[in-house]
Amino acid sequence: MSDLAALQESLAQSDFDHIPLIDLTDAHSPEFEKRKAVADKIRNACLNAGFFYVKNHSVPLDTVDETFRQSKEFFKLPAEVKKTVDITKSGGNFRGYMGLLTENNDPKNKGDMHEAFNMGLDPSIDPSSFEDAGKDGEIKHGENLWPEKKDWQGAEEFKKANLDYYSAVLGLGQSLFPLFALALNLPETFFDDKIKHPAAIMRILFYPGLGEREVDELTPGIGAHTDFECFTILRQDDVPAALQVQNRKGQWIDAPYIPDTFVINIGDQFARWTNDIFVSTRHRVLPTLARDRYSIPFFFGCDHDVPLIPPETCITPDRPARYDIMTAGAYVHMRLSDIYSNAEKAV
Ligand SMILES: O=C(O)CCC(=O)C(=O)O
Ligand SMILES: [Fe+2]
Repeated sequence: MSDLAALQESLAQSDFDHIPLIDLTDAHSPEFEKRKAVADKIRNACLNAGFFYVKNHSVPLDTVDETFRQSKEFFKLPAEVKKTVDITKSGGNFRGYMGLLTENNDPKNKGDMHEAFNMGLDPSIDPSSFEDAGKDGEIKHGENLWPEKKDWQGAEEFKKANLDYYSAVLGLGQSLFPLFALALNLPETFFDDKIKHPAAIMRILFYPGLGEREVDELTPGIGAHTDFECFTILRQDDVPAALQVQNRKGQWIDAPYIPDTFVINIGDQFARWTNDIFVSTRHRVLPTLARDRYSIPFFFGCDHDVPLIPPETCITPDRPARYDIMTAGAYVHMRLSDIYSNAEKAV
């Protein structure tokens, strides 16, 4: 058995009952031992809960606050303005607005009680990425759908806030890969050539507060699911009793708001790539009762043309490769096409 598989097995003996908080202060220390100490904590989190919080990250609080402010303005707009950027206008590239119940993360439910606006890497952030935009059947780089000033006075501020947030969190995501590499007993540079033009999707989400309305169990905030990309960098607001994570015993563990932190969770792409050494854990958002909730998940996949071949540290004779090799872009496209079929039906 590999070292990593053995460690995973021993960690699994005591199932997780909380989500660890990891301080990133030393993540880029000039001293290797300090970087490695952070990576060791990340390894334990990725092999067990699949979830961790980070504090002392690089993303300015002002950038986050401004995106939440703009998100509130956007979702307040009349439906006809939001429909000008409806996802059905994005040519199958998963960008734009999705109304209540158009997405359904758990097939046994009716739909998810949130609205969303999706965006990907914008040409203005990294023009060179668009030289190799990706193939049909892969998640592709392409134009975002932005509201226009003629429809909404605040359109430009909205775009600017989101792009600033996207750039800052893209940087945070890229800076985590050397730590993930160390966590997998690989050289720190292992992922460098695989995350040059990531087709990351950022979403702003709005969960309307239900107040006195009766809760329908079949329309949760977001149904139980795993994420698709390598990992998700999630910013929550302070609405209580929302995000929960399921441990192996099937218990739902709260992932409460912690000021100025991000929740990072491993997604299916990383689980597949690491031959299930990293675990992708189910989570859900309960219906929000007291008041409206806003959150910002950022789904960080690697470059679309990278084949998901497990590194040698994740394979042993008694744990051979479990999955067929697919490119990262084809894998995410396949998963997104499934989940967004509700939105397509709503055309
Ligand atoms: O809104 C949240 O807290 C979680 C969102 C989520 O799990 C997702 O968008 O995949
Ligand atoms: Fe999720």
